Amino acid sequence: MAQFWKPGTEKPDAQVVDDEEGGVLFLPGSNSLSSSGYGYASIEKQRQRLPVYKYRTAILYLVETHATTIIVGETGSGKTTQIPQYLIEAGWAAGGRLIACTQPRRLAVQAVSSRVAQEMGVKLGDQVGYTIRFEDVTKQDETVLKFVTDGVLLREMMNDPLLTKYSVIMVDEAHERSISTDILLGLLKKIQRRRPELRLIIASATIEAKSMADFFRPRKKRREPETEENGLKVEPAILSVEGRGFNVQINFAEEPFHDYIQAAVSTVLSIHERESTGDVLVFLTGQDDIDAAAHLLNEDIQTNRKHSGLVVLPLYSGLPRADQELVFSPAPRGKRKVVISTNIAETSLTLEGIVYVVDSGFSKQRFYNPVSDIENLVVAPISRASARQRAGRAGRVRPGKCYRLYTEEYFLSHMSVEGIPEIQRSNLVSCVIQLKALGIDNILGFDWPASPSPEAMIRALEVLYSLAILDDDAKLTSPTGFQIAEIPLDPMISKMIIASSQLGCTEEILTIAAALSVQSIWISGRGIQKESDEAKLRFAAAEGDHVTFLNVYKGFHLSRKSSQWCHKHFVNYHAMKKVVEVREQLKKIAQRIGLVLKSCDSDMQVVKKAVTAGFFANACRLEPYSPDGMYKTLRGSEEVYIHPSSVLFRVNPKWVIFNSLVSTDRKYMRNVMTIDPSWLLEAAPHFYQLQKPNLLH
Ligand SMILES: Nc1ncnc2c1ncn2[C@@H]1O[C@H](COP(=O)(O)OP(=O)(O)OP(=O)(O)O)[C@@H](O)[C@H]1O
Repeated sequence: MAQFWKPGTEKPDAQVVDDEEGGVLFLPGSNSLSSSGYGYASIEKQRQRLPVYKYRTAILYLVETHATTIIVGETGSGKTTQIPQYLIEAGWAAGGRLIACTQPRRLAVQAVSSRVAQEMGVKLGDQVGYTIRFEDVTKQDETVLKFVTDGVLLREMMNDPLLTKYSVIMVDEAHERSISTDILLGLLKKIQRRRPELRLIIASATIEAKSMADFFRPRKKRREPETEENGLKVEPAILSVEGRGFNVQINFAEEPFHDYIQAAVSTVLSIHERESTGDVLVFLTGQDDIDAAAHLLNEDIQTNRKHSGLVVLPLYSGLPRADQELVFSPAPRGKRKVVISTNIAETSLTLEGIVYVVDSGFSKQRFYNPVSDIENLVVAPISRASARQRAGRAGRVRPGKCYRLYTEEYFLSHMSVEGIPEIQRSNLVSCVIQLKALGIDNILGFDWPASPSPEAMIRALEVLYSLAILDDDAKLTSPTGFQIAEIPLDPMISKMIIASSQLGCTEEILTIAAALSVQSIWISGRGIQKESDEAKLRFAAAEGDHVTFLNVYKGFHLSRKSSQWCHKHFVNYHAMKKVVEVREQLKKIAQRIGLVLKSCDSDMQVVKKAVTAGFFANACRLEPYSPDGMYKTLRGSEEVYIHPSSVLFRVNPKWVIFNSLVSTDRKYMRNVMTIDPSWLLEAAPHFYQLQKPNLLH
């Protein structure tokens, strides 16, 4: 491996510590973990060895005296698992109050809450619990510490706008700057003005602490006191936790790799041949990459005896829960586990056996163009902050190594320090509906940590009017707007579900909505394209991918959810199990908000009308005489093509709608369905007839 890799020269990034106005604390660095080796210390001893332990008193002092405390500390220093416990020990959960700790991702919420419950010696769901979308593992009068996704806390605000139950809210991994984190930060700042007793902790390993402090600093007039009457400082405090867990040796590629999937596979095999024991965590971009890499590795394992000790496990959000949880179990005796993951494993997670991290340097990111109103999921370089987080998944319980599949020069000169906040590169439809549901009417005047573009806001409002979610006064409509705000999905999917209740095809549309929640129900990959295309033809419906999903779902049920059936038909078994899981959850929500659950049997026209009711804005027309099947979107006249994975690829019907776009050499529509253009006028007369009267001719 030596000829391909060279150790990084980068010094560990300096911690942000200086702030002229805030309460800044420097304490001596702690490297106790590195020196102490790793054995079977009791949990209490392990807790005391973490770098954050030396700061326990300082943290509690700052939280006591400051409305907002910003804590920056290396990955693995103990922020997530320890600080909430210190707060409980100091009495912040006494008298029926609650402490919340938010995470951007569901998997992290489950993993850290179960670790903290274990450390506290309590049953998960009793004193320590978690709530994620579709799942609440807490007890009303018993839980004092709740791990939640940012989105769940926003939903709680619909019933309790001031979050009165909580004494302290810790927003963890704040550097990720998901849309939900940004909305949450803006709302928490608002809540602080009404509830000065609420304490906020903003934590991350890679956050720009100064700009976060600027955001939370109240705008004050000259000479106004910094301390309120009750002695609480409104000026945010910044604390830098010095010290790291175990050392992680960073290695960069000597030369750039052209195929990062192949490079990742070769690196894993070299690690297996040359390095001592320890599991490997590989970061790729999405399900297709992961499946391709897993396929290549498994092929090699079957043919090469030297590699038979490898066990490959994929990890992405579209996997069913039980399969995701496999990554937390130890590798079978004498085997080396290789987890191949999206950035779902990038923050907060501790996978105990991981010693080696392989970082492709890429992730799938949303990019939204408000002019064409098109959102693309694009494979793009990650930021340096992300690269540090990825490396930080090693070195948590013993020293580790990170192999970056890019050069150091590229890292230093081409990768941005931090990513662009999601709010500045996304379609804002879901975000606006959430704010409206929380009673925030002046969305353009909202205090954002990073402002979204006014064009994107206006576009979102336009779509929400056309979906009949907002009325002429820009308020949520009743009942549609309020029902949609209750469904924790993209409003276009929610609208499709609500329309299906009126059209009598809820059973079918719930299946389609669930299938749209996974990246792909098909197995694809290098070398099996022909067979998988042929298998797809057995289910292909002339109406397009949505009706094809229904055919596959029916077949899966008739086979009694058999993995052999999936294997035979090139259907992704994991994805189908996930579809069944999500469908169950959606059914419960549909019942809760009073939708009529009905099947339309074989009347596919109503199914297509329901899909159109949600996705009319993504309508396209085939360009006349286009030899390569070019379509133009009705809204932005954007050039798009049917994705090769669609059953309508090369069929090229005149009118179609799609669910999403992916950009590679061209913009491709994924999940495509034929439509009758007159349905567009039925579904959204304002949108198509009044604004653009000649559009449909
Ligand atoms: N499930 C677990 N099993 C074993 N050790 C764990 C587990 N979870 C956490 N730890 C130990 O606790 C340490 C601190 O973890 P914690 O998640 O609190 O750190 P953090 O500072 O929040 O890191 P990050 O910024 O990466 O989220 C880990 O480095 C590891 O040593």
